[in-house]
Amino acid sequence: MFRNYLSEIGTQITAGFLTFTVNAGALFTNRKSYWNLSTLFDEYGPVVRFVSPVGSDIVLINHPDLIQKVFSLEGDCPVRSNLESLERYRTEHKNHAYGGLYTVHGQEWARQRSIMNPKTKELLSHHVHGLYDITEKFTQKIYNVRNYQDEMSKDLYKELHKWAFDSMGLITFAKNFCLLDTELIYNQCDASWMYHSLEHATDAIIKCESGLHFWKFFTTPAWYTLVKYCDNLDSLIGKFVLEIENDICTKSQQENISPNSLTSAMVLNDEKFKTEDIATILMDMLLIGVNTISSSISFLLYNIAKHQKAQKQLYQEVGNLYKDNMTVDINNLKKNTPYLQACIKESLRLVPPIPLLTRVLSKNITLDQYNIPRGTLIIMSTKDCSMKESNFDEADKFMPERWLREDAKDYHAFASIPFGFGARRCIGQNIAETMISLITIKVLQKFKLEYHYGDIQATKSFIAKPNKPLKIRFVDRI
Ligand code: HEM
Repeated sequence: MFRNYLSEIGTQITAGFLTFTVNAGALFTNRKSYWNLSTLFDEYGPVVRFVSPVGSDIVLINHPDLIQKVFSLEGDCPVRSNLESLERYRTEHKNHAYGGLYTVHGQEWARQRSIMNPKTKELLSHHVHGLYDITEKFTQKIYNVRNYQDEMSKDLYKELHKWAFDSMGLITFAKNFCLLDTELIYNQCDASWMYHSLEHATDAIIKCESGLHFWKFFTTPAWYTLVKYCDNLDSLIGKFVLEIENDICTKSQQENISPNSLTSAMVLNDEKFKTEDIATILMDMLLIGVNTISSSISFLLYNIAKHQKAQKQLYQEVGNLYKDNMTVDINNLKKNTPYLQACIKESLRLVPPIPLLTRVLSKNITLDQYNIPRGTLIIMSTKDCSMKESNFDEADKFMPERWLREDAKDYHAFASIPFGFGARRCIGQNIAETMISLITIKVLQKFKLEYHYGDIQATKSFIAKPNKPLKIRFVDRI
C-alpha cells in the first residue's frame, strides 16, 4: 500500500519538477532553453525517460509512430494522468465520489461518456441559430468598441473568452448568459459571477498544475484561490442544474420533454445522476471547453491577420456564406468551407491548445527498443510532433493549403492530433469546429483583419493561450 503511494507521489514530484524546469527555462531565457522539450528530444532521441528517485519513471515521446503505438494499446477505458489539483479539490475538499469526464476513469468514465457522446451532435443542431446570434453579437461588439486604431483597447482574448462562455452556456444549460452584451460587474448576476469564477479557477488550476506541487503540503495562494473559485463555480452550476431539474419536473407532468442541453440530457437520463454529480461533470466541460475554444480562435484570427494571402482566399470562400441566420446549413458547413477547415486544422497544428497528451497503459510496451513497464506515465508531446520538419514541410509556417494538396494524405495520421485520439479523444470536437467556423465566417464578412505587432507565442501551460495581449486591427470591409 505504502509503496503505491510512494510511487504515485514520486511520479508527481518528477512531473512537477519537469514542468517547473520547462517553464523556468522558458522564463529565464529567450533562446531555446535546454529544458525546452524539443531540445530534450533533439539531444536524447524520440524516447526520453525521466528517472524518479522515489516513484515510477516518466517517459516522454514525440514520434508519430510511437504515439500511434501507445494509442493502439490504450484499451477500452483509457487512463490519462489526472489534473491532480482538481481531483484533490473534489475528493478531499468536497468529498465527491468521482470527478467529471476529463478527470474520471474506469467504469464511471465509460458511463458518463456513453451518455454525453450521442448528445453533442444533437445539441449542436438544436442551438446552431443561437450560436449564430451570439457570434453576431460578438462582431457587433467589436464594431462598437474598437478604438481609433480599429483595435479592441482591452485584450481581444478576453472578449473571445466571453463569446466562448456565452456559446457554451447555450450548449450546457440552453441559456444565453449575455456576458458579451454588457460590462457586467462581479456579483451583479449569477452568470457574471460564474464567468469570473471560471476565469480565476482556470488560472489557479494552471498555477497548481505547473511546477512543484507545494500545495500538496500546505495551503499555497494558488490552492486557496482554486478552492475559493471552484467552490463558487460548483455552487453556481449546481444552482442552474437545480433550476433545470425543477423545470423538467413541472413540465414532465404535462408533456414529453426531449433534452435541449447537456444538463437536461443528464437529468432526463435513466441513470439518474445526483445534482452535485451533474454539476461536477459540467464544470469539467466548461473549464475545458471555454478555454480551449478561446485559445484556438485567438490563434486562428492571429494567423489569418498575419497572412493576408490566406485571408484573401478565405474571404473568397466565406464572404457570401450564411449571411442570414436562417440559411446556416450545419450539416454541410464543413463541406462548404474546405479552405476554412484547412485554416482551422493548420492553426491547431501550430498551436494545439492542449500540447501534451498522457496515457498510463495497463500493459508493458516497447517503444523504440526500450521496454516500458505498465503503469508508467507516458507523456506524448503532440505539439512538438506537429512542429517537426520530418513530419511537415516548412513546419513552422502557417500554410493551410498543405491540407488541401493531393499529397496531404502522406502526412502521418498521428503527426497532428489536436483533439487527441481514441475512446478518450475530445468529446467537444464537433462543437468546437462549428463554433470556430461560425465566428470566423462572421468576423471575416464584416472586417479585414490586420496584425502589426511582434510574434505571439503560446503559454506553456496545461491549456495554452496567447503569451501577450492580442491586438488585431478590425478594418471595416467597404
Ligand atoms: C478547439 C477546441 C478543443 C480542443 C483543441 C480540445 C482538445 C482536447 C484534447 C487534446 C483532449 C484530450 C484527448 C485525449 O486525451 O486523447 C480533450 C478532451 C476533452 N475535451 Fe476537448 N478540446 C476542445 C474543445 C472542447 C469543447 C468545446 C468541449 C466541451 C463541449 C471539450 C470537452 C472535452 C472533454 C470533456 C474532454 C475529456 C474527454 C474524455 O476524457 O473522455 N473540449 N480535448
